[in-house]
Amino acid sequence: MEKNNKIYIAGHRGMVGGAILRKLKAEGYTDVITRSSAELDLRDQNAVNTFFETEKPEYVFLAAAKVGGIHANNTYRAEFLYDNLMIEANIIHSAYKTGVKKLMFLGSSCIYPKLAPQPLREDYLLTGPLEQTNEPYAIAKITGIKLCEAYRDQYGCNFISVMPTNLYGIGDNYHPENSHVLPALIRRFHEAKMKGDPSVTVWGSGSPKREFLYADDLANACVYLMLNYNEKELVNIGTGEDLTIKELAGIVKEVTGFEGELLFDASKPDGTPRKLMDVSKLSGLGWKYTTALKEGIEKAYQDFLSK
Ligand SMILES: NC(=O)C1=CN([C@@H]2O[C@H](COP(=O)(O)OP(=O)(O)OC[C@H]3O[C@@H](n4cnc5c(N)ncnc54)[C@H](OP(=O)(O)O)[C@@H]3O)[C@@H](O)[C@H]2O)C=CC1
Ligand SMILES: C[C@H]1O[C@H](OP(=O)(O)OP(=O)(O)OC[C@H]2O[C@@H](n3cnc4c(=O)[nH]c(N)nc43)[C@H](O)[C@@H]2O)[C@@H](O)[C@@H](O)C1=O
Repeated sequence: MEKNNKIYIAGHRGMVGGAILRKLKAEGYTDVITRSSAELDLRDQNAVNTFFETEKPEYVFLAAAKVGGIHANNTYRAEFLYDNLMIEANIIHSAYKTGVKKLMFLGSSCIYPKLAPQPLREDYLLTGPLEQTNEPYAIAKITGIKLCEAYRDQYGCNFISVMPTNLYGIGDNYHPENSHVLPALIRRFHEAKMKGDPSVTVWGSGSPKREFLYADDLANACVYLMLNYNEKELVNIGTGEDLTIKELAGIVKEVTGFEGELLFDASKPDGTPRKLMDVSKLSGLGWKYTTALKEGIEKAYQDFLSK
């Protein structure tokens, strides 16, 4: 990928696509093209075909998707399956047809079996049943991986798949119900502090463990792998370190300055008990994250306050 190549970021208005755009601009890439969903609905096969035939991007970051936390995944099951299947099938097929030199597909750590051994190695894919709350999303993401593999096997396309762990950062979705845990807690603790509430309620038991990566670090990894990785096998992107949701809530409490009590709502789902990424492949390729969790949460809180 040269500085003057034509690069398409699908999903540039999102947290991840936005971070990839910042990284490419900072690195001096001069021909990055983008479309909002209002300009180009990636579920529309004809529109996607026409876009690729007209623009002929040489490199593609596929960071557009229907995304959300445990509640959104579990509630909007049809959209999480349909939208994600359509988006990735349309882009990957058009990329093949128009001779894209390289494409990166972004999956998610939820593609691994719910009770897979920890840490999650790339070869645990399709070795057991999925977590029920996000099965539709996971099935769509697994299909994206298989599309990349199949177009590589049959047509020699250099399409690679990366599996990010749970992400957070600038431009996150702070919706009270549909967001992921970190932006949800930032909002809830902040609002409780402002209102002087005596307590904040965290969903589930607090015992599930999660790993969190700052979105700008993920973007650095994506650009690094776009430049340095050309194999069929997927690559995990994470920190290799996790903590309980209760511990996470303690950090958010400290960063936001909320001084009340923590309560847990056991009627809300816990989801997968643990999903810690095995990042040895990524480390072997020469990449490591830089933003410590507390530092990243401080930056994310400033982002939330700036809205
Ligand atoms: N956030 C996380 O914790 C994780 C995210 N990922 C993956 O990273 C990628 C990006 O996620 P993230 O940035 O958090 O998500 P966001 O929700 O922040 O952004 C998603 C983007 O996708 C675009 N999009 C959605 N539907 C369509 C559509 N029908 N047509 C065109 N564009 C569409 C949206 O465009 P617009 O704004 O123009 O509507 C939006 O900018 C996804 O593939 C996700 O699965 C993986 C692991 C964890
Ligand atoms: C990235 C990933 O994101 C989702 O999976 P998830 O890891 O379960 O993500 P989550 O961030 O929503 O929850 C993590 C944990 O945190 C607990 N939790 C506490 N309080 C809140 C809360 O207020 N909101 C949310 N959302 N969760 C909360 C919650 O009960 C759970 O135990 C899938 O979309 C999946 O498809 C996917 O890819």
